[in-house]
Parts: sequence; structure tokens; C-alpha cells
Amino acid sequence: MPELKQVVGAAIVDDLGRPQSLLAARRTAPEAFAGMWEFPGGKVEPGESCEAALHRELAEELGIEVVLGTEVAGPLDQGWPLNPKAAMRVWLVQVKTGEPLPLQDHDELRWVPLRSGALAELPWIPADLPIVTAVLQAAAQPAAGSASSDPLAPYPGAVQDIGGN
Ligand SMILES: Nc1nc2c([nH]c(=O)n2[C@H]2C[C@H](O)[C@@H](COP(=O)(O)OP(=O)(O)OP(=O)(O)O)O2)c(=O)[nH]1
Repeated sequence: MPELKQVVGAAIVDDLGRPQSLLAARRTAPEAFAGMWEFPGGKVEPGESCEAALHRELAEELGIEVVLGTEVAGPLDQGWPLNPKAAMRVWLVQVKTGEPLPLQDHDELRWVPLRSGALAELPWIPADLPIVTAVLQAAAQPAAGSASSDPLAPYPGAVQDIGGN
């Protein structure tokens, strides 16, 4: 089977160590998806790693630098099926620098409390619904975004970047 087009998406939470809310983004295009909510991100370019693509897309679309937490793994090696031609890998993410703004592709960004039920009520792109469920489960785990069991070092290797210049 030919490889699916690789898309990457960010489940941006307020705090990887103790997520309380998620930043959902409302798309402006194409017409079929306009007005629907999604995980900010986009297509991986040839020769680019998924992680690099996610950093690039979030800088372009929202004007932020981020720290990647754990991946919210989907059923495929390529992540979550979106349609017959594309699949998306999704990471929990925390903002490192900048205030997210809808610079490109979105007309609204909204911090939604994770435990309120409000997230599932947004009109998501339908293919994202199982991902929303998985993100809620992942965020409910202790130290959700952490690659470490040390609560004082929620994301080792990245922690020295925070607060720097
Ligand atoms: N970014 C994103 N794309 C999603 C989600 N769910 C979903 O079905 N998609 C689809 C919509 C698009 O067909 C495709 C991603 O395309 P995109 O338009 O975001 O990619 P891009 O930023 O690289 O844009 P372009 O270069 O094609 O203009 O994946 C989601 O949650 N986030």
C-alpha cells in the first residue's frame, strides 16, 4: 500500500506536567473544513522530520515556539487516519515562547478546560474525534506529557530552554 501523506498536529496544553486546558483552533479553509476545530499543524515536507514539521507549522500558524511532550499514538505507524490519503501524528505540546495568535489558517483559538466536557462539544473535523478522546485520556495520566518519572523534571532535555534569554 502506498504511504499516506504525513500530517502532524499539536495538542497544545497549558502545562505538560499537569494539563488543565487545551488550545483548539478553528480552520478557515478549505470550505469543507472552514468553521471546524482542529489540532494546529500541517503536512510534513519532503526530507523533513515530523517533529521539525510540527515546530515549523506552529511557528508559522500561531507564532509560537514549543516544547514537545509525549506522542499521542494512533493505530497506524503514521498516527491517526484522517482520510484515505493522509494520517496525522499528534504530540502533547506546551508553549515555550510567544502568545498563540491565529496568524494563518485559523480565525479563532480557544483554551478549553479539559475536564469540562466542552472540548468534545466543539464541532471538530470528524476525523479528529477519536484523537480528541485519546488526548483527553493522555492528559488525564499523571505527568501526561512527561518522558520522565521525576515530577521535578517534567521534560528533561528541554527544561533548560525554559526561561532562557
Ligand atoms: N492540521 C490539521 N489538519 C487536519 C486535522 N484533521 C484533519 O483531517 N486534517 C487534514 C486537513 C488537511 O486535509 C490536512 C492537513 O492540511 P493542512 O492544510 O493543515 O496542511 P498545511 O498547513 O501544510 O497546508 P498546505 O501547505 O497544504 O496549504 O489534514 C487536524 O486536526 N489538524
